[in-house]
Amino acid sequence: MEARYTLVLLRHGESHYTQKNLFCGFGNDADLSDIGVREAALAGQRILKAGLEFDLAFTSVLKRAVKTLFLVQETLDCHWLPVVRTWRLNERHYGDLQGLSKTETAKKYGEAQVKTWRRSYDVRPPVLDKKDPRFCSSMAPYRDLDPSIIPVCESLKDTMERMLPFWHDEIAPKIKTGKRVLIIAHGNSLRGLMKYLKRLSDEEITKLEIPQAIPLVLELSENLQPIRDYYLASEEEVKTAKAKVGVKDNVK
Ligand SMILES: O=C(O)[C@@H](CO)OP(=O)(O)O
Repeated sequence: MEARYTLVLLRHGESHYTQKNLFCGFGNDADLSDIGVREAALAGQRILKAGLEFDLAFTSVLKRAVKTLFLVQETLDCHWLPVVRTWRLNERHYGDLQGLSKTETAKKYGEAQVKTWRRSYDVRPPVLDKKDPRFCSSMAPYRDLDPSIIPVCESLKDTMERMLPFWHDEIAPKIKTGKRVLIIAHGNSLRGLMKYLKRLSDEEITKLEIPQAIPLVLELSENLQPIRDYYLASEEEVKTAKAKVGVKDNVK
């Protein structure tokens, strides 16, 4: 099958939360760490070296993704690039786990339970109480939304259900008109998109890790089916980057 379109996906660079191995998720507007800033600029260099150009970018409303995009634009010298930010591309909502240490949570509940929360398709983490100060309905990006649609915890399946309408209504039509699209988002919102595009099974998706700040190129058919996908980095670099943030068993 012949590739018709090219789509580039990028997970943001390291944030202060990932640096400390804390559950971050939808409701934490963590900033990039100094390493994350450098990773984002390097992601831009990788795109530049590959000779890829864009007409349109999509990102979440979270600082770590927005800043990663800005740093990529800086490297590509394309500050003019139209950008659409949407909460629908935010990280999945980690419920009551948000802000907790992944290591301490594994000690308390066991590695297997934490792996299920982190990588299963349809198991939800514990719910966040709407009275909890971490519930984000009053935070600026969500103030105008109906509070009933703001998540209090999400499985990957839930994340896909709020993200895919945006893909179908806004992103896919733009790709089909020939716009070269860059999407900068999060580990799990991108895992959800990959599950949908590559038709991965509920079991296969538990093993998919997306490394931070390494551009993932998808060559798509006329119907937006991936024909080839590859990272703009060596196998070794991808493995090291996955090991840094992935679930241990997945990156052996
Ligand atoms: O904490 C989170 O929000 C995500 C990474 O952004 O972590 P995990 O790898 O556990 O899904």
